[in-house]
Amino acid sequence: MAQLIFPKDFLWGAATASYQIEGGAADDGKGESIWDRFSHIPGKVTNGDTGDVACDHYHRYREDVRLMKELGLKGYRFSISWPRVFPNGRGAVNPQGIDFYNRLVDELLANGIEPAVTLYHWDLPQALQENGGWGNRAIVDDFAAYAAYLFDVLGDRVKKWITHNEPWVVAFAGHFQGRHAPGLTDLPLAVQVTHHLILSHAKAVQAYRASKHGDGQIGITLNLYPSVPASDSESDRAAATLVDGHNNRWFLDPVLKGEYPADILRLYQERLNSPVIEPGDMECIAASPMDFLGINYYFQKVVKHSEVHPILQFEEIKPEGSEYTAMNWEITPQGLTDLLVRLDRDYHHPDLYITENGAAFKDDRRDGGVVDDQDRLKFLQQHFAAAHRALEAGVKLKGYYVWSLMDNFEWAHGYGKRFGLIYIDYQTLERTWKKSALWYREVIRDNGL
Ligand SMILES: CO[C@H](O)c1c[n+]2c([nH]1)[C@H](O)[C@@H](O)[C@H](O)[C@H]2CO
Repeated sequence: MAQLIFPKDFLWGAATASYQIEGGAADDGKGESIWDRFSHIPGKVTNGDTGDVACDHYHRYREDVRLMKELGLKGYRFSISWPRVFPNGRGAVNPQGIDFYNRLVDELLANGIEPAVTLYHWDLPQALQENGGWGNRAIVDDFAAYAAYLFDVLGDRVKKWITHNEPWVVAFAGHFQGRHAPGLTDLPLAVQVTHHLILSHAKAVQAYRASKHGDGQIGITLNLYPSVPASDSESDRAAATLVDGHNNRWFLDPVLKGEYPADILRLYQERLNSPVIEPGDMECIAASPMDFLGINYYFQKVVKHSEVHPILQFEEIKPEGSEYTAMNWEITPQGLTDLLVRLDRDYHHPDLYITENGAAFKDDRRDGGVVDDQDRLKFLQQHFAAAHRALEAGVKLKGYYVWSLMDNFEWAHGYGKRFGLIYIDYQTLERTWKKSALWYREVIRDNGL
């Protein structure tokens, strides 16, 4: 019998993303994405792995929806490959591309699973990157047109939309750190990209409200972290405030309050002359309130002052004595409770969804025909309990999408990092249940743990 019972209509789900699971990278008219290009550059991805085949979900989606049904999922969060629908990013639609997503949505609904669609999860059409990609303000209208098309075609059946997945990662991992596509290392550009992403989110929200199927819910997904000072020193506390601003408030404030946080805006504009904000931009952002905030939570950050960068004067540390996942991420379930309560308090009680939470572990043990991933089961148990503590504190948490439904292409780490509830053998593409999936099925059945 479950001890921790969740609200009656709590939405238990799992999440994936197009480039990480679909494969079919050049099938049926799909255009090239920046991740197709980036993953084929030698040295960018561990083992030279690419998303050419991935989990071959493009061809095996019916089998995967069957697995979701057996799991008892209430919802499934997935992303649409922009270049599969618009091979050149704009202009002609690829009929076989949109047909795939129509079939996927219909298969989910036929199995009683609510689709939640992420419009953008990092696989930009390469053709748009040739024009400067997210660094070129023209992308804002391209994204709004792409979104409006999908609202029109899928909006009669899809009632939960996420404009962007983790704009921080798109901007800083892709345009400053260089470890993600398009592999640029230009901090002022990265900050300008954040503005174009946030502005495009607002334009997409407005397009949704104007669409004939705009009666659902739309939000954004942010990767958020509690930012904890490594010591009580003034410099470490200042570093933690900077990380909270750079990682969290820079995105939360515009999409939930309609303005950038003054401290970070001043820092960026004085030191980077970025972003350029055109007249009307902030009014557009402020006039586009969303219905929910999606949160990707994996760990909290412990931060100390550092001169390692002249502007981003912080360094994350790895506390001794903690448990870590295969990504070397500290396991901090209480950080999830703290984050949810803070968001509820500081942003006026928004509807919240955990749109990603999960962990990579080695998954190298079997128990009969099942992968024995007790470490992932424990991780999820701890984080579900942490979410329950936030619910008891009055947070309007509406659902939880575990990352991920299946093992998949973990970006620059390739296939060596496994986050799935379902194990993928990349030689045979066979799907195998893990113990965490069997356990999750009971949590969903009992609506609690
Ligand atoms: C610090 O974790 C980030 O918030 C984060 C973790 N993750 C993500 N964002 C992405 O949204 C997924 O595509 C990744 O596969 C997943 C696992 O790495």
